[in-house]
Amino acid sequence: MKKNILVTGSKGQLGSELKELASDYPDHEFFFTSREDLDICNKKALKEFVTSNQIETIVNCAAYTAVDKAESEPKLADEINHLAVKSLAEISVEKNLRLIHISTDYVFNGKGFRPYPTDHPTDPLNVYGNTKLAGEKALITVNPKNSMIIRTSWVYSSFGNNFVKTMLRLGKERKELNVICDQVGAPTYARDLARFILSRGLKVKTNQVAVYHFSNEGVCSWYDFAREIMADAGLECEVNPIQTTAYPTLAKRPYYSLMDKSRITTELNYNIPNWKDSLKICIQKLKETSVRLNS
Ligand SMILES: NC(=O)C1=CN([C@@H]2O[C@H](COP(=O)(O)OP(=O)(O)OC[C@H]3O[C@@H](n4cnc5c(N)ncnc54)[C@H](OP(=O)(O)O)[C@@H]3O)[C@@H](O)[C@H]2O)C=CC1
Ligand SMILES: Cc1cn([C@H]2C[C@H](O)[C@@H](COP(=O)(O)OP(=O)(O)O[C@H]3O[C@@H](C)C(=O)[C@@H](O)[C@H]3O)O2)c(=O)[nH]c1=O
Repeated sequence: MKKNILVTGSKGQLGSELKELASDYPDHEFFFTSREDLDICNKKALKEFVTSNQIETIVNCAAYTAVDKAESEPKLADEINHLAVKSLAEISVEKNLRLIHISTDYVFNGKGFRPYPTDHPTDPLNVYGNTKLAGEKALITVNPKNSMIIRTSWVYSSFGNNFVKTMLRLGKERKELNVICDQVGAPTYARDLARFILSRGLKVKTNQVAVYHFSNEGVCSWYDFAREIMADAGLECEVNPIQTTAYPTLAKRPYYSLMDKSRITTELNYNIPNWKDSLKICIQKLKETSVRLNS
């Protein structure tokens, strides 16, 4: 019998990638929902949905991800990133479901200097990070069996809005661009994360909520990332390295964001592609999509 999987927030980057790859996993019946048809802040609607569709696993891709805007909308960010996750966890315990929840590198304060293990102390610098951490803590307290939190970082995709698309747009409009070089981390192609969730995440068995870190392999600064994007796209825009202090933003961001992925690479023996290889694949896909749209 097929296993029924609910994917929330499926019009976002990760949700869209899961949707594109889902047909490769015919053992599962997927229910892709968006904010319009299933608001994760509506506990009653969530409960009715999982009951009537006999859901076995929830993959929560819904989130409030506007990092700067969250500074002025802390209540809304908390409702989506924390309180709704608590409800999802409570429903998961009550209905004996598995919950796969996605979190972020922004739960760390960026003062580290070697990749953060999954149990490294958290200390978010901004509202978004605080609300995501509150969501993690609620999930761990309620503790649905067999569940997981996957922290990821610097996510991009051919779907939705992200740094890669911003750089491609600005790279076409401008001759030069200033990009921060003293914040380092690792980009994540949402398609690679989606593939991990479908091929492994859905199968992992634990008695509690297990925390994993997933990003592409390698390390770079936003500046390195921007340069690689311009090079792969064949754009001649000059990228200048600048310090964080020269680029004021509403939300503080961590200087050091690299996470230790060994629970995935070693414990689960899973191979993660290097960020440069995945970036090339995504940019190629974006090129093909724009050729199709313009022809
Ligand atoms: N983007 C990134 O760089 C990173 C993301 N993450 C985490 O990864 C996960 C996936 O992120 P990503 O795909 O990039 O996020 P996106 O912002 O691309 O997608 C999130 C989706 O959630 C939807 N959503 C928001 N509120 C609700 C709600 N109340 N009910 C149902 N759906 C809702 C949004 O809809 P709408 O557009 O209508 O608001 C959007 O479609 C999130 O948990 C995020 O915190 C972690 C690290 C980095
Ligand atoms: C557009 C732009 C950004 N930057 C800097 C600002 C910032 O430090 C960095 C990235 O900017 P963004 O606003 O695109 O990224 P940001 O919203 O901070 O991305 C984060 O999103 C959330 C959801 C996460 O969970 C994180 O892992 C991370 O991906 O690049 C420049 O230096 N120059 C520029 O022209």
